[in-house]
Amino acid sequence: MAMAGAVRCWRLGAGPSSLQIQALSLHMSKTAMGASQKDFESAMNQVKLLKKDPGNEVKLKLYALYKQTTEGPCNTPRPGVFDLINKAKWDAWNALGNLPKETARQNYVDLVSDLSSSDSSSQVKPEADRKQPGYETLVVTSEDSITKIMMNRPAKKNALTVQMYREIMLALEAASKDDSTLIVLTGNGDYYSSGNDLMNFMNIPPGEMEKEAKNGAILLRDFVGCFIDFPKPLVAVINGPAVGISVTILGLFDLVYASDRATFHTPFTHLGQSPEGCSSYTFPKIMGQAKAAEMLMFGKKLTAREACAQGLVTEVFPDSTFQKEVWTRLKAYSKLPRNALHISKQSIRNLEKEKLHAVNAGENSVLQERWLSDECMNAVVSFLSRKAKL
Ligand SMILES: CCCCC/C=C/C(=O)SCCNC(=O)CCNC(=O)[C@H](O)C(C)(C)COP(=O)(O)OP(=O)(O)OC[C@H]1O[C@@H](n2cnc3c(N)ncnc32)[C@H](O)[C@@H]1OP(=O)(O)O
Repeated sequence: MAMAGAVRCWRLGAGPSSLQIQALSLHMSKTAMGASQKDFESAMNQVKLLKKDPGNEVKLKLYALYKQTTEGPCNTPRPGVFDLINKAKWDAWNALGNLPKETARQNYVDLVSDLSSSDSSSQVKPEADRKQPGYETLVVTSEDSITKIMMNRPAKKNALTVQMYREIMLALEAASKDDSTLIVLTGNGDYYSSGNDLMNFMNIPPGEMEKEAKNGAILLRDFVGCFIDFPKPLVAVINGPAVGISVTILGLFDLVYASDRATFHTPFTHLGQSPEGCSSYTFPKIMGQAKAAEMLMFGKKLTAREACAQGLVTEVFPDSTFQKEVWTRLKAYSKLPRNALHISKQSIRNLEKEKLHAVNAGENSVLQERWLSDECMNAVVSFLSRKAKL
């Protein structure tokens, strides 16, 4: 809602200390003989420096007091019934009746002073302060109503260890309950993620293979289950190549933004494995049977633009401007009405939830067998002995 003169430019920068000093001086000025024209002008400038949007109700109040101070009681005709914004502004001004200009000026100055005080106590904290503690393989931050979960093993291309699967589940669980509107999953470094850490298959004593395969299937069921059940919009910010499970679960996200440097690779057959992340169901639905088969069975690696053309990716951005463009977009989306967004997400997902859980269970029991196969073991040994890479 734009209100000329009274409320503009909430995001113009000002150091917290100058805000505090000005708020304090405004508070002091209101005590003695009433607000002067100078106080009023200073308050108008102060409004432009507020970092936090005070909301439409307060903006209307400010607008009304501003008009009353500068023009006196409202004496213009009421805007038409469909001119909603101007009607709301007119109503707010008209509600002040015959309030004297001096009182309106004082009230305006007082209101801005209160807003400035609460604004300066909610200044943006530095990145280090926003980082949520307790994660070793992730960096989790919350800002602008967005919780960002960043996989943080760049030297290993963000390969997913058992600890990382568990931490992602914990971070999702926490994010489902925090006050964020959107949740983002992304990767640190040049890769989004190289998929399952193949070291997860190592150091298993000979007699423990079946038990470990079963544990792996339970972990995978729970991990994918978190994405199926997640109640808020999930956004994947694909900063680089993505492999294996980091690709398959994309079918469970609501938005997938990719750098043009990203690739999408699901080499399950080469690894003696089979699809997971509900991709055996979501991929044919998203891209059609033939394209899904080429990816999931024959391991065709897609470029970001190909993945976008096939509907797996929402939009591709040039790598040089990727972060800036994506985060600008997400910050705008995060201001949408939160409850409406969450209810829409849940309505869409609820239609499929039961089916997705059944697919997840089916895929995992097939994989549990696959992990015990010679084909799978040979592929892992080849990679770890550096005979094979994707
Ligand atoms: C329990 C749940 C199971 C869920 C089922 C999931 C299935 C999948 O996700 S299948 C996909 C598995 N992933 C792979 O097969 C990828 C294997 N990695 C590679 O082929 C390559 O590393 C690469 C193409 C991803 C990158 O190649 P390059 O740019 O040449 O970089 P490096 O190979 O030198 O990698 C640097 C460093 O990172 C280690 N690493 C990378 N990916 C993995 C991985 N997935 N698992 C284990 N380690 C990985 C790599 O070994 C290097 O380590 P150092 O040699 O110690 O530097």
